[in-house]
Amino acid sequence: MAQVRAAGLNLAAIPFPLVARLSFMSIPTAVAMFAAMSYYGDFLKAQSPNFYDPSHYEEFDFIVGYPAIAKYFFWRVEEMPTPLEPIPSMAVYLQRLASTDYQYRTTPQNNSCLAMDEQRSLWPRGKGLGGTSNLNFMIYQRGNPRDYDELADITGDEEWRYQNLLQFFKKSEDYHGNYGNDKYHGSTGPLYVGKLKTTYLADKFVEAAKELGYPERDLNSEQSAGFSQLDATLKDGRRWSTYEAFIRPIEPYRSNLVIYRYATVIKVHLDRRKSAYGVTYVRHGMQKFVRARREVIISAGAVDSPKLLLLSGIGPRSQLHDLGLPCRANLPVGQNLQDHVTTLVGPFTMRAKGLLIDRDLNLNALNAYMRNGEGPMSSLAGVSAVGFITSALSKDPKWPDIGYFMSDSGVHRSLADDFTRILGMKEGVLQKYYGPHVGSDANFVLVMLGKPKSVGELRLRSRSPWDKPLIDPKYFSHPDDIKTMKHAVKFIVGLYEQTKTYRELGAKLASNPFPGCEQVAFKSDAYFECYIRHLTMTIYHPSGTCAMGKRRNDTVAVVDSQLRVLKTRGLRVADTSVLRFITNANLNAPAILVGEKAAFLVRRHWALQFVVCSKINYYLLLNEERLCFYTQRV
Ligand SMILES: Cc1cc2nc3c(=O)[nH]c(=O)nc-3n(C[C@H](O)[C@H](O)[C@H](O)COP(=O)(O)OP(=O)(O)OC[C@H]3O[C@@H](n4cnc5c(N)ncnc54)[C@H](O)[C@@H]3O)c2cc1C
Repeated sequence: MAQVRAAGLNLAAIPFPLVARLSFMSIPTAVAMFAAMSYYGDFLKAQSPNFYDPSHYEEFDFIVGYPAIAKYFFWRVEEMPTPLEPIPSMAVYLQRLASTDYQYRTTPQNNSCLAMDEQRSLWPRGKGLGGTSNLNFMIYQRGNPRDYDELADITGDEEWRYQNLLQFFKKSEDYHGNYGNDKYHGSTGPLYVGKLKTTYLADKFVEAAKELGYPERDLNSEQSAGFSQLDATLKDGRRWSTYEAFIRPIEPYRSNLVIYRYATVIKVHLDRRKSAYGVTYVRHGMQKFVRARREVIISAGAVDSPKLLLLSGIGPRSQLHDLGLPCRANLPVGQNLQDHVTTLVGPFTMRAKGLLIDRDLNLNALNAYMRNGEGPMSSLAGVSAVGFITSALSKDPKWPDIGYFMSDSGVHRSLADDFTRILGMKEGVLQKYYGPHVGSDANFVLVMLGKPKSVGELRLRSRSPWDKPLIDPKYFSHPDDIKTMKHAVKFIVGLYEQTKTYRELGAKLASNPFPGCEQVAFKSDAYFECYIRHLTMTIYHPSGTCAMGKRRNDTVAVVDSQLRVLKTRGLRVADTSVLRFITNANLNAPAILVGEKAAFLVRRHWALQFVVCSKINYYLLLNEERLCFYTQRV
């Protein structure tokens, strides 16, 4: 680069369309190429006579669906991360690609998602080791302490109280974020949490909120109403996925860890005592069985974990019978689906330089990223600040129920097309709405309903493991949700149009009405409701589909507080599906917390068993270790 500059070339003048745009066009091709290489590499590795012998099976102590629980494991997952995934600005381009995204869609929504194609919401879920952390936006938020205290209250298990979980948040963390405080943050864990190296207008957002009485604070300590700059799972401008943090460093050295890539589990097997003894999976076209000596731990996420339980005969009896599946355990699997419904408010145009891709993504940007992991390419789609406020409908004034994520990425030329693609919108809607503002510096704010009261459901579409499930989040089915969202949207418009900080920058919400809401008085209550019901989005946080609860007399519970699937043995679930109440924030940190907690529970259980068993074995059973393991299931 230095030579290029010396040769008199102005890198900043070489514009986006010429360099980055070309490569963006070919992102799907590049991703598909990496995916194919990785697939065939793994296919060749799998070749052995045993692989083609249907009667051959392997045996492991634990069969696990996903990371964090790093001990003796067999594994699944589809693809290897591609080299593009670590680059933050690539995040939006990883959705809707067959090799990185499961590409789920909800059923058509009632009176919401009106601007979306068929009134459906797209639900991307990440493939590959690292799962959805391979394509998420890397925002690190733990949620509110009361989100976890609720779990302790409902299960009667004090271990789920935030104060007792804090050690697990800290254990996973290597914190280098905006607000160091040893009481809340760890520095020796594998998960790097850092701050953004390049921000544009994040400080203005925090400053304006202060004018309205909202302090700047570390929202990852004792979350209460306030605003802050972003902490992110990002190291030197590189995505720090759960694979990067928890698996990659140990994979080559753990002789007791076996990872099978490209293996899709299609059934968990229960014996006559309803004890899980293995799984069937499909890998490179071969259907194989693998036996678990101790436990099967499912960690396929809030969509696929319930799907797998249902396919295995664990779920609502009538639903399973309708599909001709025998019911082995009648449990409300898939019934407590919760998601953070969201809308995107903006553009708030202003006279302040934010990130404008057409202008700022040039060879200089590439240079800055390659050298120091900074600049526009390290940006999380411009998201750089976050805030939480409490509405009048919240259970507790110290328990915010609305979240904001501010992006200072302005209206670039392809914005409407990009959003139309990743959100699955009707063609022309965003083109019409954003069209007059193309080329403007602006902010957008994702407004999130942090504690939604609407509850949806997930069901099997058919008995085939290859069919996508029916997902119905039932957005705004509870009347409080739309009221809270309207309040949330009006607050943020006020923040931009009434605070001194933003008035000085001439900030103003786009003055053309959202297509479909032209008939309603602009900025009236009815207008904002219309806006929200049209631009209804997910912020991609499905949860609660295998809800945690009491072992008895609990009509919502699927797992207990030890994450054990009720009415079965030797089977746990460990992912966001166990969160009975959605946490008031993004779900990556809570997912990792569940993983850490599950690892602790598994270790504690088997350490105790091991001591007791080894004594019994030694003195009574002539060292028949297996007998002991088989009889001591969780
Ligand atoms: C576009 C997007 C942006 C997001 N942004 C953020 C953000 O900025 N911050 C944040 O905190 N959260 C964010 N999230 C949410 C967050 O990343 C997820 O909630 C979290 O990663 C979920 O973790 P999980 O372990 O529950 O599931 P997943 O990460 O989805 O893991 C499930 C794993 O199981 C595998 N699997 C599925 N089915 C099977 C099967 N049958 N057999 C074997 N394996 C299977 C999958 O391949 C995957 O590897 C975002 C999500 C999306 C989609």
